[in-house]
Amino acid sequence: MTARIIDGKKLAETIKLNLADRINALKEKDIIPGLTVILVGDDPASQVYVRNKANTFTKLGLNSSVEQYPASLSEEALCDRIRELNNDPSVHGILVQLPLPANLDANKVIETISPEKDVDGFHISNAGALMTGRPLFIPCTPYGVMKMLESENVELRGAEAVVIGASNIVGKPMALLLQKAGATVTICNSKTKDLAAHTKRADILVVATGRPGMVTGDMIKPGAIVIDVGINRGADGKLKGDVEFSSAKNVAGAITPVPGGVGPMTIVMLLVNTIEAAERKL
Ligand SMILES: Nc1nc2c(c(=O)[nH]1)N[C@@H](CN(C=O)c1ccc(C(=O)N[C@@H](CCC(=O)O)C(=O)O)cc1)CN2
Repeated sequence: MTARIIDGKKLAETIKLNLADRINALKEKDIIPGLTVILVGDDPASQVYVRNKANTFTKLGLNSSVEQYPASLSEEALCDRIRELNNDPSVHGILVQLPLPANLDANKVIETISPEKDVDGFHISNAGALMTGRPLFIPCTPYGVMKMLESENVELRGAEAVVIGASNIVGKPMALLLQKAGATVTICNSKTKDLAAHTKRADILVVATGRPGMVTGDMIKPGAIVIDVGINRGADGKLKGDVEFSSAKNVAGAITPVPGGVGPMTIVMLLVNTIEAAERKL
């Protein structure tokens, strides 16, 4: 069996095209959705992601600005700046790129963002709203994965879904979304015993561990849908997922590539969330 490739780049382009009417409707009312991205420190990967986000917005005629600060920025100064942005009506979305330098408390910083502008969906009240089934903003990566599953017409009701990784930004919200859609969800973590026993049961397997190639073909149920959230840069400079693509593609029914899978979907769902934030101001 050779798996179908779930092309995130192509799907992201389709979603962007479909947003044109919503963007135009806002522009007719003199509203241009605006995002401010805050980047602290000089992590090279974060710089790429932030640039890609800003370019995506600019290409569609939306406003985006990137504020870059040195790693020495104090938490107080960062939170003060976020409070200013909370009060700026031209800014619909505020995003603090993660990871933050170790001297900054990411929870405290994120909780300074107004929940109505938290287009990442990471604020504790947005996380709580998602948990109770009434989300204001869905975190972009799991939201993008749900769109990929939808595009593949994957039946989630009654399906066995296994999520490896329990982070606040991917694993936990991913599990909640799958559960809401009717799947039976297992969340595995680095301490899970006999991981393969879980993964081999999965009709839908979402891997978000940050450990390159940790899921191999022999751990996958034949025909399963495999979603690889990992983006790891190898010593050779090439990007690798958390799934060993070469063996997994011979077993899975469908699989996301890295690059060109979940990554582009994360960025387009940020666009969706920011447009929604602007529409709520109508
Ligand atoms: N505030 C946030 N921080 C982080 C998030 C997030 O959603 N909000 N997610 C990740 C990083 N991330 C977005 O910020 C992200 C990572 C990767 C991609 C992407 O398109 N990757 C490309 C490859 C890009 C490359 O060449 O390096 C791909 O997979 O095809 C988009 C967004 C952590 N931080």
